Amino acid sequence: MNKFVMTIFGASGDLTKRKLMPALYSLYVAKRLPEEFEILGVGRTVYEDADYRTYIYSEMEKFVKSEEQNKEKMDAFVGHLHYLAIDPALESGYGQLRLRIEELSGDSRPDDLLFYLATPPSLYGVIPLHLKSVHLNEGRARIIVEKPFGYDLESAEKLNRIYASVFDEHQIYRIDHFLGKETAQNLLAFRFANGIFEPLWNRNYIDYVEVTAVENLGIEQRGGFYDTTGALRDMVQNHLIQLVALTAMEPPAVFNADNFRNEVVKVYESLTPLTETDLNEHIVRGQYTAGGNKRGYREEKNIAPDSRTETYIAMKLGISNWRWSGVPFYIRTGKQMPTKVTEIVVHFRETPHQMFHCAGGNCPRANKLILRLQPNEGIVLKFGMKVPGPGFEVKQVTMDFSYDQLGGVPGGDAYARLIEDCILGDQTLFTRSDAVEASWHFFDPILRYWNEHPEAPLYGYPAGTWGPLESEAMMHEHGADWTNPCKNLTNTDQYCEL
Ligand SMILES: NC(=O)C1=CN([C@@H]2O[C@H](COP(=O)(O)OP(=O)(O)OC[C@H]3O[C@@H](n4cnc5c(N)ncnc54)[C@H](OP(=O)(O)O)[C@@H]3O)[C@@H](O)[C@H]2O)C=CC1
Ligand SMILES: O=C1O[C@H](COP(=O)(O)O)[C@@H](O)[C@H](O)[C@H]1O
Repeated sequence: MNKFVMTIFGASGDLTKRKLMPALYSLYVAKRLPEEFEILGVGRTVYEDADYRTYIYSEMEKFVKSEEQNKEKMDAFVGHLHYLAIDPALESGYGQLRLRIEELSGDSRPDDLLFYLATPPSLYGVIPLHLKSVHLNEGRARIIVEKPFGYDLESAEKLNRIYASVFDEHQIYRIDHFLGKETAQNLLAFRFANGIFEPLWNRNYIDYVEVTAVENLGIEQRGGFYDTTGALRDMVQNHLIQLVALTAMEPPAVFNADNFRNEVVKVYESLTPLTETDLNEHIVRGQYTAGGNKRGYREEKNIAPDSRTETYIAMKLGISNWRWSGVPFYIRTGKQMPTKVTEIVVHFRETPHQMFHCAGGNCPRANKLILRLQPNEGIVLKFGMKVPGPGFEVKQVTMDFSYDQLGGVPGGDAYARLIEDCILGDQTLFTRSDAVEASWHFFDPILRYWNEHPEAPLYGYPAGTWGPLESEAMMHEHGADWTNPCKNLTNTDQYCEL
């Protein structure tokens, strides 16, 4: 028989209930899972199969979009769920795991297997070794491993060595769910399927680039994880730098997994190494304090009362290559900001000479292109136009494409896209081992610097604000300000809580 069996480690956790199960359900409804499949949850929490199904069903009622909920289909979907209570850190349970997988696959040599590691990162190294000990790494087995992949450069290299000793690279899927977002992929189409922007996409026409991924939530129930992780490892080393790569990469001659990932690695390898001045002046870290009715980070559950973990980071980085030399990329991420938004803003150079009057004294000398990944996914171009009437007064206007015009973001959730790609064996949107290491190579000095300089500033910012003022000062050096995402699109009041 040899059915497809997907095993989720960390099946009682936050990611599983909020993202993985809704994604798998949507694939199931769309008939995009293999015809014969079973899903096995693994964790230390004790559930009988029936209890686990009831638990996941009730979580799906919260996390599956209401218009996609269908009792009959949800019942049928949870009927494919099973659960095995073992501690995934201990090899002793893996004999049992193998037997359970054999039973679910209907074959004593199960072969069509997918393992998803949705556990704390401390388990990413041991689980593959234990899988190998019971030969579950063989045949068509694939493994998806969550981020952060490694805690620093050394641990990422070590993890890569472990994975290489258990799996071939084509079996390893290091997931970064930002790459599964429709609008992140659309950035590639926008750049490389259109002739008009690419000739301008370089240091001759672009002044600077901003990448913002901020959230209006705190750390919720993830204190234990977050306090040992922080924003640099949680968001910057993976998600933000991927967005930089999509913005900065060269077009591959042929679009396939290896060519695309080669270009990503080239961007990482071109990141200008950080100097002492950069570490001191071009990186701003912050931690949210109480603000509005929100508690401060140090008051959150499972957070050390004297924690110095950053919940905000802004930094300036450069790319030393022919296309980008001298163009600063400003990136920032933070928890408990005024809104949740992910966007890339490309600032073109100013016109060399201003000859018109400006409406309201505000001269729109430079064009801006805003690529909004979420929410209100879309693309906005800002440019100057003459105000109707006498004289020549110019005002900045927007040309606006929103996915709403197409009935919403097509293709559904990022996790669904990526899980399906993995099932189909397409690694394009997954991070390759060399990319992980190249990225860590760039960011590792920051971690070392913070470690060696405990006195390095960590600025407080009240929850619900845009982060430390020092990050504004960093932009002022370039004569710029951070773009306020709440003012970028026309229908802003839908999501900005200012
Ligand atoms: N949550 C999210 O939104 C996102 C999470 N991720 C990544 O996914 C991974 C999982 O995240 P999340 O679900 O939030 O994590 P959780 O903290 O919810 O942990 C998942 C499960 O792992 C098990 N676990 C926890 N500690 C241990 C331990 N010491 N030994 C063995 N098992 C343990 C627990 O299950 P049990 O006690 O039953 O064994 C827990 O339910 C993380 O690496 C995170 O970076 C990535 C993107 C988003
Ligand atoms: O990976 C993570 O991403 C989420 C933000 O993802 P989004 O798709 O909701 O924008 C972040 O909240 C979390 O801390 C981090 O682990």
